[in-house]
Amino acid sequence: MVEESWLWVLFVGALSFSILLQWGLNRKRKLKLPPGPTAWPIVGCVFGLPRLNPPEKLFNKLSEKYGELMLLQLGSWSIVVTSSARMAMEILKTHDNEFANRPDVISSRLNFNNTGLIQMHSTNPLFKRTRRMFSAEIVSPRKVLETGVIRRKQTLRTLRSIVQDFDAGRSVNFTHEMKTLAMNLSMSICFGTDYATKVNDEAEALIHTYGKIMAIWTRRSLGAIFPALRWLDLDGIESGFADVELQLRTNITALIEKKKQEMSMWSAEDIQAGANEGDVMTKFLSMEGEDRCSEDQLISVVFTILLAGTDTVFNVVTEAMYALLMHPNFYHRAVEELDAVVGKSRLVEEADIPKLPMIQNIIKETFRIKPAGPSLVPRKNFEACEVAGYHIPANTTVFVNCIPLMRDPSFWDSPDEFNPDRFIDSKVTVLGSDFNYLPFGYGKRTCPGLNLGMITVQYILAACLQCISWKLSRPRRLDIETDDDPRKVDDVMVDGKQRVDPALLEFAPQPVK
Ligand code: HEM
Repeated sequence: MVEESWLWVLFVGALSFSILLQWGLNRKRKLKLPPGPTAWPIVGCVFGLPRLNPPEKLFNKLSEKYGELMLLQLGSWSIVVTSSARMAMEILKTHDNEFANRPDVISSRLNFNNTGLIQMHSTNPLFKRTRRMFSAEIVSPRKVLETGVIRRKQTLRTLRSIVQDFDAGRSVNFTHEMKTLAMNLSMSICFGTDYATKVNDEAEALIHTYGKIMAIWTRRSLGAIFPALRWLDLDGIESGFADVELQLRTNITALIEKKKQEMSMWSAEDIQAGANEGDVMTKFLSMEGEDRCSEDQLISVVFTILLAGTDTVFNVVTEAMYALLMHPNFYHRAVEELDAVVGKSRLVEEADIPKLPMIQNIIKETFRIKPAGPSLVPRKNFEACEVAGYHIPANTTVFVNCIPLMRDPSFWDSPDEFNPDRFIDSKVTVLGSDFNYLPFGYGKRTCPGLNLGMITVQYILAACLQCISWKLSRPRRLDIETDDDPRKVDDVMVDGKQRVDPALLEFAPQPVK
């Protein structure tokens, strides 16, 4: 016991000495670090920061004082925050290669032996192959076209259930419905439509674990600020992640086994009749030779799709619908456009989207005013480098905070207003090359799911508007334009009635064109 406490004192002493030494050296060398709150040895600026949650709220407040590039030293964790288009361009374009890695935050342990694309460093030998596989087999234009049938089936299923509630005089929680739909879409893209929730017990178990992960993810972690204390797990986050990692592995393995069994029973006629819906697992389990995936890779691909493609989709559709209900002028114009282009005798299809500029602009404006991720996924540099004349130490975590640049008054007119018309004849695209608009990020780690994400949110919104007349059943507590907490999702409660022939909501497959 006595020996243990001596070891502990020695360890803390050595750590403090090395941090003080580094602090002294930095001062001596007079490295020009980005401005930021005063950082003291060991604790950094942890105790001097305003108590604001989520992090973007804190970043916005601090950047008013420290500017477009600032350094926050939290314990031994160096964080750089950019909050202008100019600095976003420095990180994502000029220094893209240096900052293409991911910080080792605790959540990155859900990485299944370094096979998870989102958490992977770009220096990982698997990185290029995984991104290529992802782009070719999951989100390529051809694949997106093939999986249109899945989106149609699941969207109609959701709309039918909503209409039943309205017919029975019940209000509907739109947020909840869209969350379930987005999860069912992710599950169906991975395994096929029979793997949606309420239909499949294994899928239900996975969704339950996913909910637990999200709950831990949003908690503050002491171990991130003081990595030397991680082993103590004072806030229980380490053990929480270890538990969910195990559960995830068990849940996803059970689904993969079920899929294998299902595939082993397919006859040539079944396949001809469409048993293979173009889902990811059928494809990945059929790969041979060098392309064959390890068990970890299969688990990771399912988790990546769930993690990257669920909350992003449901948040955008929910916020778009809410914005329309608060702005009836745009709502009516979108419905008029749908009636003129599609009519009421058939259902809107994904192929109609290019002829529906209102729907496109509503989605673009929702990305701007309420982005799915207020900051891009954080990045990290392994080597020290210089950005805009400032020294950025090695192993710094970089947050590209998108809200200030997507509401920059020098670039956007009336930036706090929801106005889809700003995109009429605008040259700004979702590809991010303007750096004042980064809904899918930019550079080496840009979102590979852009095509899939875009068509999914546009199609769901168009189908919702065409099939049902909506109205808010009670006001929301948050306001999309003035609320500055970009992560808070307040449920949207709605009433409504069907506006197309009920028979149209029955699923009828469309041929892939
Ligand atoms: C509207 C829906 C979506 C939005 C707004 C969105 C947005 C984003 C953003 C902002 C990033 C970070 C980019 C960066 O750091 O530069 C990202 C990364 C990513 N997204 Fe999406 N996304 C969406 C849908 C999807 C879908 C459907 C998938 C796949 C099924 C997907 C897969 C990914 C992956 C794998 C990454 C990490 C890439 C990497 O680290 O290399 N996303 N997404």
